[in-house]
Amino acid sequence: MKKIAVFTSGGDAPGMNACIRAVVRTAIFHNIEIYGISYGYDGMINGNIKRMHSYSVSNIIQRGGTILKSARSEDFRTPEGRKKAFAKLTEQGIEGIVAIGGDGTFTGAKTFFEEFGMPIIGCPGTIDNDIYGTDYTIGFDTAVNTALEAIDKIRDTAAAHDRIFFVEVMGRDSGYIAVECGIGGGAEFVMVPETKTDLNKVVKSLKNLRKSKSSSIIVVAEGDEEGGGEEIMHKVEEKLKDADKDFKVTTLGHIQRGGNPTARDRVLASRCGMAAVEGLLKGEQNCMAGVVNGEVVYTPFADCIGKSKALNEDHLRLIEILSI
Ligand SMILES: Nc1ncnc2c1ncn2[C@@H]1O[C@H](COP(=O)(O)OP(=O)(O)OP(=O)(O)O)[C@@H](O)[C@H]1O
Ligand SMILES: O=P(O)(O)OC[C@H]1O[C@](O)(CO)[C@@H](O)[C@@H]1O
Ligand SMILES: [Mg+2]
Repeated sequence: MKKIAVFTSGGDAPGMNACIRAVVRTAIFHNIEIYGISYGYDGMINGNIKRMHSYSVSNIIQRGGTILKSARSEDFRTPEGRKKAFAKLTEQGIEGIVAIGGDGTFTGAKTFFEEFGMPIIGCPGTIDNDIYGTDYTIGFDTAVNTALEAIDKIRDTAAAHDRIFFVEVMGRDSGYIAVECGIGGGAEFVMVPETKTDLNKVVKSLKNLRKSKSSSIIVVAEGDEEGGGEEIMHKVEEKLKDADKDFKVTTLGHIQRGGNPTARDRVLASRCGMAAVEGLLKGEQNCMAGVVNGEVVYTPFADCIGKSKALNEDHLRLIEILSI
């Protein structure tokens, strides 16, 4: 293998740049020509592919976002789009690919590998932490710390006004950010898509809690089946309308996707990036390089997207017990 390419895809995640840097520098270390594809799968289809050098990734380890840009590509979901992408890659003589992204990116990568046999390895780049085959995904730790900082600030004003605050965090299908912030932020409740939310139980507990606490923080993952923060707040408000309580909602939104990556994300990104390139050189393909129990492991894309990484039940119990 003499020429490989790297791209970022799906929602950007802090640490993607550190991962690009690791891929580029590891490839150069092994005398491999490295190319950057801009705008994810769209860039592949449009031939937006450029040679990278060691200096191309100078001074980016600390930066959020992705210097290669990211995109959600509708065209790549079609066989015609993927055919075009393969043609553009072969035109440039690309023999292997590192895909930095989430479950959707790996679903596309798996199909691409099956259709064209192009060796491809993934690095888990998503704030959602919803990928099997790695304990944490690149960007998750930073997103959680960003949300936590906001929750700490909300707590000050919630306490000052005796209010019940609903804080909506990201996670369309995943409650990892919500649970981690719930524990770290001392939330009274956490509502996540993975478990059924019983609003009557929440209302009952809120009534009891109010005897010992004057304010409450409730963390809601945006994809909870009862709705986002706003909708859930209105539902709870309706059920507690005689109780003379003051409700507020804060949606943290895309603030969680930006900012300088934490040390933990930079280290994870660097390890996965290096492992992806060295994996390709050793013949690994159609899989993701992740870190499980401190060790680099390669997990087939089929498992990364097919097996679910269940939330830790103990974490949910922890929130319930510590909120009394
Ligand atoms: N079934 C599929 N077939 C082909 N390509 C796909 C498929 N699913 C996803 N993709 C491609 O992967 C891209 C990224 O997927 P998606 O938007 O789900 O983000 P992701 O990689 O899961 O990251 P995140 O969840 O962090 O945003 C899609 O825009 C699409 O181009
Ligand atoms: O930025 P977009 O395309 O609106 O996507 C938002 C989604 O992306 C993520 O940030 C990452 O998958 C989700 O948590 C969120 O639901
Ligand atoms: Mg995803």
